[in-house]
Amino acid sequence: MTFPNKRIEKYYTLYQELLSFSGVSWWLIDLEDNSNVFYCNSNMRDMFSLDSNTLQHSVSKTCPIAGDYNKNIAVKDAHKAKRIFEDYCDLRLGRIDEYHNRFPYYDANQGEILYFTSKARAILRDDCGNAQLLFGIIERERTSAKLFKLSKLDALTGLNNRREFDSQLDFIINLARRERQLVSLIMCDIDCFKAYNDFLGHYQGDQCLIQVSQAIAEVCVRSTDVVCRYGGEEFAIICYGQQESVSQLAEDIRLKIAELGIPHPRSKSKIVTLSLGFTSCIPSNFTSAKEIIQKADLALYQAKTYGKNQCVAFDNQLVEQESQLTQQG
Ligand SMILES: Nc1nc2c(ncn2[C@@H]2O[C@H](COP(=O)(O)OP(=O)(O)OP(=O)(O)O)[C@@H](O)[C@H]2O)c(=O)[nH]1
Repeated sequence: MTFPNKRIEKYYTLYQELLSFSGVSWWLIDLEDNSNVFYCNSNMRDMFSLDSNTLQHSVSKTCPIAGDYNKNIAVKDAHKAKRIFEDYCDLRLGRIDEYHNRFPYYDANQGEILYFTSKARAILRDDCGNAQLLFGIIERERTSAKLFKLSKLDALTGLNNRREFDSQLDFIINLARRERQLVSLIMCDIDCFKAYNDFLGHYQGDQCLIQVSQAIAEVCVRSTDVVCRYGGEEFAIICYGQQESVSQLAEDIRLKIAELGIPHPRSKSKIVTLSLGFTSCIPSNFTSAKEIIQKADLALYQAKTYGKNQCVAFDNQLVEQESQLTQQG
């Protein structure tokens, strides 16, 4: 074994002796030597399929938490990734003594998402309190995988819930900004749903929501489409890098719901229909999730006022019309 300096050799050998229990995984980073290299024991190498021929691994490329999480579908969670990164920075700067995280990891060999807890401490610090040597332990969580997945889903429809929508939209906007790709948002709302509920009851209303959700999910087949229940009888679809027109996808969804032919005794068309508003952009540094939602919402509002059961694209003229109406009002 070759170590770049005596300090790493000393601590690596020490932990190798002290923590040789089966199943314990640990890592070391010497920030003064190279903050982009971590050393770990064989348990950790096996667990994350790291190169077993070397003790040195790249933080930015192969670290299961900090490594290129854009490629790791499990950590497609902008909020979580940000929190983990902030903890790491706080630890380095001496603002906290240790961190304790949970993180999901996509295991390509098993083809499933595994869950881990991660704890780390600064073993050595300089006079200003900045960490010099970091040490961490990673443990596999065995029971939380299902719970973690469930916490992202809406209980009634099984679609992604609102919290997951917020997280995915942030993540996809950031990704699209970096990759100069299109991000689109379609907002859909069931027409006259209050009348449906009032006339047929809430149980029937729930069944209708389930049917509509399934139908929307069936139309949005691309692996990058994220279908969510935005709230109540409103659904949102986030699309990344849509090549064909998003207006076609919106129209396909509208048609699919109409084709279901769910009877609606209190609507003009006598069936359940959907109104949709959508917007697309290649995000700039100033594009926010809030702005994209507002645009798609405004287009949806127009679809409602134009007579429902239709798709409307966001257009800047809608903003002008809206502000004129507000002034007149
Ligand atoms: N059954 C059921 N109803 C829900 C649920 N969430 C929201 N709703 C109902 O959805 C209805 C939405 O009504 P409104 O916001 O007035 O909209 P609308 O009647 O669809 O009118 P338009 O949007 O203009 O077509 C309300 O009656 C809510 O009670 C749910 O989980 N289950």
